[in-house]
Amino acid sequence: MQNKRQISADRIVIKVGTSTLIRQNSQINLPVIKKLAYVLSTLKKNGKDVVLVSSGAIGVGMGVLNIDQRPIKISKQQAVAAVGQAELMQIYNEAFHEYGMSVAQILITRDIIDYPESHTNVMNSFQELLSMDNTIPIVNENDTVTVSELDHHTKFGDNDQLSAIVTNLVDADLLIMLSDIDGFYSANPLKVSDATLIDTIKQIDPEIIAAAGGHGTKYGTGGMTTKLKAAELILKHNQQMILTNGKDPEIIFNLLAGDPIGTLFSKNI
Ligand SMILES: Nc1ncnc2c1ncn2[C@@H]1O[C@H](COP(=O)(O)OP(=O)(O)O)[C@@H](O)[C@H]1O
Ligand SMILES: N[C@@H](CCC(=O)OP(=O)(O)O)C(=O)O
Repeated sequence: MQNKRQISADRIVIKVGTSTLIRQNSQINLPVIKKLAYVLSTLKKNGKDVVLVSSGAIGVGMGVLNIDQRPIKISKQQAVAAVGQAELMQIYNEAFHEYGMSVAQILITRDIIDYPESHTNVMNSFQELLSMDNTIPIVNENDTVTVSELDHHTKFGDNDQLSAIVTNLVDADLLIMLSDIDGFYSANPLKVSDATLIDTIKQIDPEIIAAAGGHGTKYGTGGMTTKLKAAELILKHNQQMILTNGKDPEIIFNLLAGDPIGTLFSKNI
């Protein structure tokens, strides 16, 4: 049995990817969402500050509109995301209400860090929301305005880096990234059968970058490349990130208790 990790986190950002929220048959994974609501509500009631960064707008929108393949055209993706986001928040709203929590929708773009006024406004909103007892902020990228062709030099659809930006912004201690895989492996396990799980990563060096392959399901977008970019941001700010499987969100309790699950990205190991 491996040693326990030293995890001390009062303010936590949890990022959940589309591949965790949507099943392969395009159905929303309601049990996961309900469990997520239970776990995050419990943490909040126990005095933790909690922010959820949730993908899934496009995935949920595809289900609502009965579309089987993610559209190629950006404007179509934006339209699907706009439909899905409303549905997704309704589902979260119901799930969190079961535990006496309200949800707050925050739609932002990654370039808020480049615009001091936007940066301050977003930070102020977060501080107010985090000071409320029964409210969980749920963040997604503002898919309607985030297009690379626009003046904003961002690329459409990457909540991995967005979640790291949010973690920096609210000065959280820990980012928990929930995906469809147990952690970061020596190679993409979908392609390399004997790939091994890496327990801890102190820095994102070329060897680690070379181990990152593409995305897993038809719903996932960034794969490990964007998760490593997120980890780089986290390490730069001396914060910690754990990448793990989101199929049972109760794993978050174990992570916070220091159980060596998934991959921990931290300078101080
Ligand atoms: N080195 C690696 N370790 C683990 N997973 C990897 C690696 N390289 C590529 N992957 C792929 O990344 C996928 C997760 O990313 P993605 O599909 O974007 O999910 P999410 O929706 O959670 O963001 C995994 O299913 C896996 O196939
Ligand atoms: N903002 C978009 C995309 C997001 C995205 O980064 O997806 P994922 O790789 O599943 O975390 C959505 O909600 O569908």
